[in-house]
Amino acid sequence: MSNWVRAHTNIALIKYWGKADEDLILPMNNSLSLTLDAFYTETSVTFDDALRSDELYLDDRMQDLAALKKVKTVLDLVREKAGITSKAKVMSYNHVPTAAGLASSASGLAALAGAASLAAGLELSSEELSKLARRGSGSASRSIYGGFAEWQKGTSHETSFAVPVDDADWDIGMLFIVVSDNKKDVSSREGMSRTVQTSPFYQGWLDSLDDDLSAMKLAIKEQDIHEVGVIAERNALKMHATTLGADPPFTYWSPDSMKAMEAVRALRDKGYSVHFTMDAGPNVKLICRQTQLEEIRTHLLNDFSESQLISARPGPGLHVVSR
Ligand SMILES: O=C(O)C[C@@](O)(CF)CCOP(=O)(O)OP(=O)(O)O
Repeated sequence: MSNWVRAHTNIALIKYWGKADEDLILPMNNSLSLTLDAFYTETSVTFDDALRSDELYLDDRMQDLAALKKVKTVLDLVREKAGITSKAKVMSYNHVPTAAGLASSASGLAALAGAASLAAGLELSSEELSKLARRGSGSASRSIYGGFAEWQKGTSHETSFAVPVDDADWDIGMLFIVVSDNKKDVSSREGMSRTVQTSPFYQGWLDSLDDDLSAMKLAIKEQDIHEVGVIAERNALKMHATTLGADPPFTYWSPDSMKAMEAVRALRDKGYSVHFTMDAGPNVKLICRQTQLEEIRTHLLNDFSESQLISARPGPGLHVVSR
């Protein structure tokens, strides 16, 4: 009977975009996210001396070495901590609506951190799990917690981890407009690296983050959905502006991304408190009142299909499940 660990994906409202240290995955700035219920990964790990190499099965399909890179980083750290050398078999299932194409590395690497440490007999604190997940993928550090979490950038492996900010047990929800599920050509890792190295707008982005973060934490404390949305939308637009100045320039926006942004503005003209954020892909994520999710969804059906619209509510932190 192996242990299965579930971790949910999170969407940043104040973005992580750029590393101070690429090997340790230390970010340039603090970021803040909301963990969601709709998308999660379940993972189980078995260390087995009979295995000649680590194996990763994602939705029952064996993955190649490239996909294994981030996984191996986490497994090696766990082996080092536990004083073991055996290889591991990793079974992972991504629970994302099929149309979504939103399989997020955040939930995957967070679930791996939990499952691998459990399988190795380690009893890690949430802080330790956050650091371990971070080494797999930066945003995974935040999925250890439910609700709102802040990844404190720190200055070393030991000081860079997420902390819980608020349980999000109030009237906030998200609605995903899935405009495309094909693989993006610039990964978040490549995108942020190129931007940090070459974009003249990058410093301006960094300079604005402390104010965004403190304003966001105040808006969350006051449960002010409008302010949360305004700050998040502006933060996302600033982040995406940096990519246009990179060399070579790039953008994650597609024509349908712009259509989705226009639809959000039209909803605001109708009086809804709704704003959007975007990450390293063309999909658009709306921030709105949970109690207005269905009304907003109905309006959006004029421009998008049922399967493109996915409602999400605040979700829980990392936890063991029985399968
Ligand atoms: O989530 C956010 O704060 C914003 C982003 O999603 C992009 F918009 C960045 C996610 O970066 P991630 O995939 O974690 O990169 P890694 O550390 O290179 O694996």
